[in-house]
Amino acid sequence: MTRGIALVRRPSGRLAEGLVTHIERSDVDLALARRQHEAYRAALTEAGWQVREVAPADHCPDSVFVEDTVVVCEGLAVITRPGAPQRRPEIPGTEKVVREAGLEVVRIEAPGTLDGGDVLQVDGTVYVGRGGRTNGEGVTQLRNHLATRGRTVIPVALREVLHLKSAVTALPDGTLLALPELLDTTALRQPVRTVDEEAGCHVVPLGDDLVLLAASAPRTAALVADLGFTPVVVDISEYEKLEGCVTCLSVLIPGA
Ligand SMILES: CN(C)C(=N)NCCC[C@H](N)C(=O)O
Repeated sequence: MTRGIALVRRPSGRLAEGLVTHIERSDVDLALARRQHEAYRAALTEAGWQVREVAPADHCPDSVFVEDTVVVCEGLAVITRPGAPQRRPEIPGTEKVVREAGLEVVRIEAPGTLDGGDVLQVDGTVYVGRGGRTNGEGVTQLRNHLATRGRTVIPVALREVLHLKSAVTALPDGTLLALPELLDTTALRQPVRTVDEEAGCHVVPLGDDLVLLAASAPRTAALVADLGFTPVVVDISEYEKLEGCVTCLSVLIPGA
């Protein structure tokens, strides 16, 4: 039994040159990052996902954060136009794989910008973060594309944080885990549980009661377990040094 496809992209040899915006730059251990990525892929496989790799892009330091290049919703792949121009060469590799997977492909076009990390899908609602990377035109284009799938798109203002999913994600029951100081929570329709560690608002529901989260969020792992879910914990320290989190390293395509 497979739950669907999990797109991933192995880290570039230039990973350490990845962008940092809201944190101080610190040294990235590439060998450790590669081992952590292997363990991340293994966690997805173990949870029942068929891992499919986008070809590595060594010239793109941030390409491991594959989530930012595509938004997938009910058989539709919206190829993004990342807000950071230096990340746009990541796009063709992702597009090739989603086409091969048989998804319908549409695009965010200039002057629109949209990063997949700014898009959080919860039931029929799609929240889109308005911070540094996604602009109003990008939100409008996404809204038009996802209207074909009956989705409602709601913009959410971000504060000092890179992406919407750096500040809020959803548990399998649709409740949200968030750090309220990082975003305008009045836009959110689902109940919000406040966490007390930044990595705690980054979770990926893997199906059934499984919830993927980072080793740097031990109190949230305990909360998740206390709520009756099963935490799947991975160490992604080298990606966190580049403002990455567990969501950014994959794109889950259920049923594919
Ligand atoms: C939810 N998040 C955080 C993401 N989807 N992406 C992280 C990208 C990090 C990269 N260094 C950058 O600055 O683009």
